Amino acid sequence: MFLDIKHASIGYSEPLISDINTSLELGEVCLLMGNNGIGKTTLIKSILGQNELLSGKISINGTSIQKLNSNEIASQIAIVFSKAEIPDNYTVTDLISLGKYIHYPYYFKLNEKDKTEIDDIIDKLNLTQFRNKKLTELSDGNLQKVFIGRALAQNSPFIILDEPTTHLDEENKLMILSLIRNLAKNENKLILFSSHDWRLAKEFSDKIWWLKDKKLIYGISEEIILNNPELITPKILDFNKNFHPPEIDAPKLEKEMMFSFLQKNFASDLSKFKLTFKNNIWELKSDNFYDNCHTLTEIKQSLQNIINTDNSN
Ligand SMILES: Nc1ncnc2c1ncn2[C@@H]1O[C@H](COP(=O)(O)OP(=O)(O)OP(=O)(O)O)[C@@H](O)[C@H]1O
Repeated sequence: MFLDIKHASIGYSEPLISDINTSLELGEVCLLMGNNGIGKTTLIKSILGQNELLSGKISINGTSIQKLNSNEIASQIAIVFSKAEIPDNYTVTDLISLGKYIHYPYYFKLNEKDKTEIDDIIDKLNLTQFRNKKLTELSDGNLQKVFIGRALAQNSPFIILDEPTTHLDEENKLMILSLIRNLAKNENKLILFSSHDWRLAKEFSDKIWWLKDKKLIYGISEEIILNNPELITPKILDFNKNFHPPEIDAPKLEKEMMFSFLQKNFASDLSKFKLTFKNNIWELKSDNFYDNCHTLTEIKQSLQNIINTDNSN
């Protein structure tokens, strides 16, 4: 196993996540997910050897990270932080070239082989037309690609990306997620990336690491989803304290949408009503009332009428 974690506890004075036992292989994509503040960044820093483990062991390619110096770690792991600062006046080529300097002192001049490699990375990322552009002039999607390019120039087999799709629109999210997957599959990289867009990201990930209740739950993405139905069952959000829902008899999606619509439009007790969805028509019923409606506007009107009538009696 390329990355092997045994009985590791991570955190600061108190453990955030305890007894992590998992591993990942080259060529795999793993999505790291979990609520804000649960410990994703701390776990990433622990893998990078920047945070001391509270207990246990993390090994990269058979060697404990505690035994590797920072250069040795950098030759194994490249990191892409989404909140990275953009250096003033740097061009696309300048930033990607920085990836090479983990192997050299800062005053070193890149050789022809390095330069060709950087050109190849720029082409592979479809950044050729932007190669001499300043970073400040790039779109967020292309800027993210440049940071990935720097990680590629480092030539390490393992790439960690901290929230690479944050701030991107849907199209750019898909572009970055496809790129990540292609790097794993075509270049045999191990990719670990954190994301709050996990519904989309899971489509591109072989494995999931899910931080929850101080534990790391891990497995094949689809198995994690199947074994934890709460992940895909839409939550019925209950935020209107004066709203008491009617009984709603309908398929799941229609039921959820009806609950959502009524909650926004009625600060009242509808519990005596029953709404049934049949043949694309909503049947509205209570002890002294019956109506059929085709649209949400009709339903709102009909319920308002009967509530007003009841109140005036
Ligand atoms: N150097 C530190 N010393 C002590 N506690 C810290 C330190 N850095 C982070 N924490 C705390 O550890 C917890 C986990 O933080 P972490 O940044 O790992 O969470 P996260 O899952 O990455 O969150 P987010 O999704 O918001 O980025 C938080 O409560 C944070 O305040």
